[in-house]
Amino acid sequence: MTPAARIQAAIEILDQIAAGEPAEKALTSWARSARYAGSKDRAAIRDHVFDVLRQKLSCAAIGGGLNGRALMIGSLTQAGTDLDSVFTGEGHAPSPLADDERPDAPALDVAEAWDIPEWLLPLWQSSLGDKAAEVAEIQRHRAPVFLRANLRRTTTEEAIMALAAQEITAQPHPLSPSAIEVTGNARRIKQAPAYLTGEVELQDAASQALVDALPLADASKVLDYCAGGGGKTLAMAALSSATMHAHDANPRRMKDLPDRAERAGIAVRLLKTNELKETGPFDLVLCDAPCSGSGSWRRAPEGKWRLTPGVLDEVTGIQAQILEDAAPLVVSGGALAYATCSVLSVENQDQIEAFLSARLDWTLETERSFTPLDGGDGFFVAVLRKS
Ligand SMILES: C[S@@+](CC[C@H](N)C(=O)[O-])C[C@H]1O[C@@H](n2cnc3c(N)ncnc32)[C@H](O)[C@@H]1O
Repeated sequence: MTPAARIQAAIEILDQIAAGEPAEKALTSWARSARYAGSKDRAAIRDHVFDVLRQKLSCAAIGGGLNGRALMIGSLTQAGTDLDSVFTGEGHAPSPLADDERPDAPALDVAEAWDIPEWLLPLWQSSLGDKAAEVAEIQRHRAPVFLRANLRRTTTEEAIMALAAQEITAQPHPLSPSAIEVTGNARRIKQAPAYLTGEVELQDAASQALVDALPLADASKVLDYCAGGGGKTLAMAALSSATMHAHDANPRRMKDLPDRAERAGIAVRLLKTNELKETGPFDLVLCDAPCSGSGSWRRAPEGKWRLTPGVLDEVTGIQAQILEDAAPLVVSGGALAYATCSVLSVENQDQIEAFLSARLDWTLETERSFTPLDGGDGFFVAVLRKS
């Protein structure tokens, strides 16, 4: 496919998304209907679609609408692309621009310039203070690709050498001793022997730093209460000899965990909700709670536009309930760690404050916030100690 034909494909996919289709589904449906597209075409089209989704408000303001063509005009304009070289109408390229489609450099308001939903701006600003504009700006761009070296199996340096043999270039990242930033040929990772044999896992660098901040050294029995796919379960197990347990309110989300654990050479016991009490108490319970995802909008930009005040209220209610349900599973003297991939204080510091104000037998041991300005996703982690 020509570069312009890929842009036309992205326009059609963006139209599907505008009609309510989730981005992944729209991309898959398009790929099924376009067997002629190769893997490089699909990757480039995906990049166009996600570039637009990260910058939807500014693209719509500049391009003059929320349909695929207007959004793409806004996106290409922001990237400094000569629109007439793309909108030629030749072959499978988008049709030439009409006069009223030509962007006229509109003045953007703050929500548009930052690509943050208007209703969220006060909360964004109060949560991030003087970093609000910079964090919003970095969320408008692609995230780096990070790997975690499985320190049970390899070292960061050896893993980087093994990747280099596959022409994947990478370097250590200061956020965590296990973190590796991939700087070239990231699309080859899933075929690389180091990945296939469990020496490296795909995991954000701040996610790894969060696990480094947990009191794993004193724990012999650990529960990952919101384990999901088990990214943090595996990262904790790589740093600890504790017996590792994983639970999720939706056990299907843990379906790949046994295979991933085997690949990493790690033993994990999956627990159903009704097995938690009889298996506990635990020295450390990690609650990596469902959240707005506002720290990872570079990777999952649709979440930025799906978040509403109602959804945020609902999610903060679930977070408070998770803390309440998980706290009794911690042994006296043990730790409860609460984490989110959000940068919003209502999901982070406010939750910890509310938890502690209702419980005199708990104290805050450590608290850390990461923003994408640190290199990885935005994350929050607090470690609470039970007396
Ligand atoms: C942020 S994700 C976890 C990601 C995972 N820890 C990882 O590192 O890959 C949050 C998880 O919490 C689960 N969840 C939602 N409500 C829950 C509840 N009340 N109790 C336990 N898990 C819950 C969701 O199913 C989801 O898998």
